[in-house]
Amino acid sequence: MILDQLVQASQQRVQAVPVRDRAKRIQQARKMTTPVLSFEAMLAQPGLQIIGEVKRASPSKGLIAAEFDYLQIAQDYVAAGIDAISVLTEPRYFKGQLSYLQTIAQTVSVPTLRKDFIVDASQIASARIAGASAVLLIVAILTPVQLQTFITLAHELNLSALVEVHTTAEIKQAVAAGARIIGINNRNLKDFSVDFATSCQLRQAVPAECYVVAESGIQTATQVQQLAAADFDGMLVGETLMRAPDKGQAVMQLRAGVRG
Ligand SMILES: O=P(O)(O)OC[C@@H](O)[C@@H](O)c1c[nH]c2ccccc12
Repeated sequence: MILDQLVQASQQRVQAVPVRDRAKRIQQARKMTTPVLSFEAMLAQPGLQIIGEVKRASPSKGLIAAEFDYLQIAQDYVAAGIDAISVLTEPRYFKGQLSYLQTIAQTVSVPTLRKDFIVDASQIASARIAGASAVLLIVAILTPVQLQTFITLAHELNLSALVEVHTTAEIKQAVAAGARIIGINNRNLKDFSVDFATSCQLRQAVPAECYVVAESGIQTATQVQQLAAADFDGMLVGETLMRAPDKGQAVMQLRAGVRG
């Protein structure tokens, strides 16, 4: 199963770094005083915020962008008025790099999200050191103790945690672990099938005190309208924007849905 492979690859990368060095990285991140652009404050703005994703490839689609000038893409997103940027940092299946996030975070003035398969606290520390505002934590790949520990660490480091769920049961687990931002993924990570209806179906199971983001498979202004009507705070859009030759126009088309 592919999700297991992704998790295993992530664990191997983590374990390649000696425990002592990982612990030092966490200490280094704890001492950081550089300000963080708040991902949560971005979601607190009125309306539906757009999080654009910088993604070169994916396990289900293979290479998405033949030409991949990640910084240019990020700058085009920002010029188009995007509210935040998600950067895939998983190297093997998504052809990402943490350095992409670092360069983007140093250059743009919107919050950035580290999109990876986080299985160790040191990856959260690395995100903070690279200048990210938030990390993705996937409920399906973590134990309850890990989830709670990672959410707490993210908050201690002044990072937001976007806690990804795919079922009502996972929403309950996320909230119990202290999640403040829930990401409902329309993509089933077990078989990679996408069903846009998932986000709207699960929306009502998210408690009112949490922010909520719809993820994956968002393509049309009509879908955006549905998300806005269902009172989502944000939406995460990857492929639709990555494949668009004109990012400005693509973002405008999505926003047309927000305005109705
Ligand atoms: O390209 P899409 O269908 O717009 O999806 C973006 C984002 O939701 C997707 O990349 C994603 C959601 N959860 C993830 C977890 C890991 C890697 C990637 C993802």
